[in-house]
Amino acid sequence: MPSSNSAVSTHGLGISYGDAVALHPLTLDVQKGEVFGFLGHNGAGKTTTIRLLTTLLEPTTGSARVAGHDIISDPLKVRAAIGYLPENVRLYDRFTTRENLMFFARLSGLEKPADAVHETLDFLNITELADRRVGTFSKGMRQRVGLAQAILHRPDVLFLDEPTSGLDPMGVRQLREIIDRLNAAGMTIFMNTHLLSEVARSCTSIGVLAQGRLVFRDTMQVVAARYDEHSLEELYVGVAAGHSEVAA
Ligand SMILES: Nc1ncnc2c1ncn2[C@@H]1O[C@H](COP(=O)(O)OP(=O)(O)OP(=O)(O)O)[C@@H](O)[C@H]1O
Repeated sequence: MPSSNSAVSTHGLGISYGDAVALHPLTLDVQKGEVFGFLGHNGAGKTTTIRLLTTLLEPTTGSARVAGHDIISDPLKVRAAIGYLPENVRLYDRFTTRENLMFFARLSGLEKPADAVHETLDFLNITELADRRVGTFSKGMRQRVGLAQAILHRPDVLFLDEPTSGLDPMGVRQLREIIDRLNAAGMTIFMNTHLLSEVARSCTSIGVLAQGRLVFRDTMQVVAARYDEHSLEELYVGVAAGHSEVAA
């Protein structure tokens, strides 16, 4: 049920490309302060959902509110209140980390861009990357700079699309710690993933999308009480493949 405590609420939100339905009408509520894990196989519609919620795509049906603002009538307010880390971070390779971040800080109209950049680099523990060109960076380093860019303006809701894909185990662990700290600082996190291990460790609630439909939704508390790690995997594989009757 949408409420004033909702960080994300969608009502029949959907999109089609011609006859192909990428997202069937989705009704979903994510409360403020949650770390929500959106699970699904490749092509399930997770990125499409994030792109709708971040106003990068327009829905063909339904509506949604993000951080209290309507994605269709108030897209600029939505953008000001959210951060988005896409799966493949786009940065200016010939610029240093600091130059990239200063560019985005100015673009988003921050009052004290240099302070915001300094504090964010410090928060993410990447001050040593500040004056290096990002074109030489590994996937994990680029991910950190992308995350810095996404949180420069201290958004209320942070969208992460497959944030650990391509990271080594240390990178995965560091990212998980950062997610915990951001959440502890009050940020709601909406995270796409196909990794069960990721949701089990970080998330307070999960949803499973299969072929563009939400087929499961519950809190991690309920999930953990009802399913052990092994059966959770079975549940996920079952619902994601559309073989289970488990309903949202
Ligand atoms: N511009 C487009 N035109 C036509 N079909 C599209 C378009 N964008 C996405 N789709 C289709 O919508 C469906 C959902 O894609 P989406 O990228 O959201 O899935 P996903 O769950 O994020 O998968 P992945 O984990 O592989 O990124 C897919 O079948 C995809 O082919």
